[in-house]
Amino acid sequence: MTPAARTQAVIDLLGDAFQAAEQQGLPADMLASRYFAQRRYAGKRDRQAIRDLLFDVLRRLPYSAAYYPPRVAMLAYARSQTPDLEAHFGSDGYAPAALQDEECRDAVRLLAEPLDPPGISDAWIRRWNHDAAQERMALTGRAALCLRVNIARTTRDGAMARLAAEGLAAEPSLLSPFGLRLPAGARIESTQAFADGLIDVQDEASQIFCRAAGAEPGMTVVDLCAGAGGKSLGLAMLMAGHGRLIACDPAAERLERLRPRAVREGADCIERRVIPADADQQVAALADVAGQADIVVVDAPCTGTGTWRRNPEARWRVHAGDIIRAADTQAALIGAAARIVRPGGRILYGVCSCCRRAKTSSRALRSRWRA
Ligand SMILES: C[S@@+](CC[C@H](N)C(=O)[O-])C[C@H]1O[C@@H](n2cnc3c(N)ncnc32)[C@H](O)[C@@H]1O
Repeated sequence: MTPAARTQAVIDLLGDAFQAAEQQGLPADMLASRYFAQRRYAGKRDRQAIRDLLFDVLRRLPYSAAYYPPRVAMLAYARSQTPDLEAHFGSDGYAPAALQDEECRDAVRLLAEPLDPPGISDAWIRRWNHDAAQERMALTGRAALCLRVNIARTTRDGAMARLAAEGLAAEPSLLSPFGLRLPAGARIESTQAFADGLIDVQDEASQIFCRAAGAEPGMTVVDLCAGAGGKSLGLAMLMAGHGRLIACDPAAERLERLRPRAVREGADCIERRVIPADADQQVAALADVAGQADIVVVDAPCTGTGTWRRNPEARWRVHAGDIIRAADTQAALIGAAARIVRPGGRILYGVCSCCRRAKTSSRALRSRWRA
């Protein structure tokens, strides 16, 4: 494909991504896979270049881009980030059609619009009032690929050596003692080191979260929002497979995804348990460990605003009301965790959101904890 034809492909996909976000349809990555399945002429390099450009555009465009024609959104991106792209319009047979004056005027208007959805920027500033803009801009870049080394099976140096033998130059991560970093886009799932359960993909922040729990061999740990088990696997590794880790989630299909991952890593101490979404019923479903768990981990459902580097189109799927709904669920989960942990035990709470609900009263939260 010519560079200009790739730009046209990104314009097509932008339109699909905005429509899907409005209708809670497929994520951008799956839309891209579907697009390529219908265009076999797109080679491996074309696909990678189109995906990379699409995701960069989604990271950097103002929120109202979804209300403009995708050609205008692309032009706004070109003007603010990569001016050379503007020359693609009208350049060859597969290129986007030549620009109209009105589109150029609309692109200028779009670039003056705020980056984030209404209500979200305010919540952001409440949370990060010291330097909100800087924190926000950190999410417009591409995330590095972070790996957790399974130290129950190897050392960090051992994993680096195995990856080097497979042609991948990993570096130790800065904060996690069992983390590695690779340039974004490295294909880790096809390595033998991955197949042997020596490494898994996990953000460094999640690794530190697991470490902060203080899980040790022989403990009873409840992961109340285990999902596909990223944190559960990190905790089981720190327990060296000894003890009891109950990975819970109301979404059975997510928990099911933990099963092969646990087998691959040899995490034998993990027990999966589908629980109700209601906090009172959760305590009943965990009656066998209620009041006895050494650690309860609450990796709570949230708006996911902290994941926009990896899921940039999620910006078009979040609404200010979601913060309030998530905060209610989060408070209920902390209440449930307080009834499951043993006296003197530990609750570890985390979210991947940068927003804070307005006027959340710590007194109200404390009274829920006591209940
Ligand atoms: C942030 S994700 C968890 C990610 C997971 N811990 C990991 O490391 O891969 C939040 C999870 O909370 C679950 N969830 C949603 N509502 C819940 C509720 N009321 N009680 C417990 N879990 C809930 C979701 O199904 C989702 O899997």
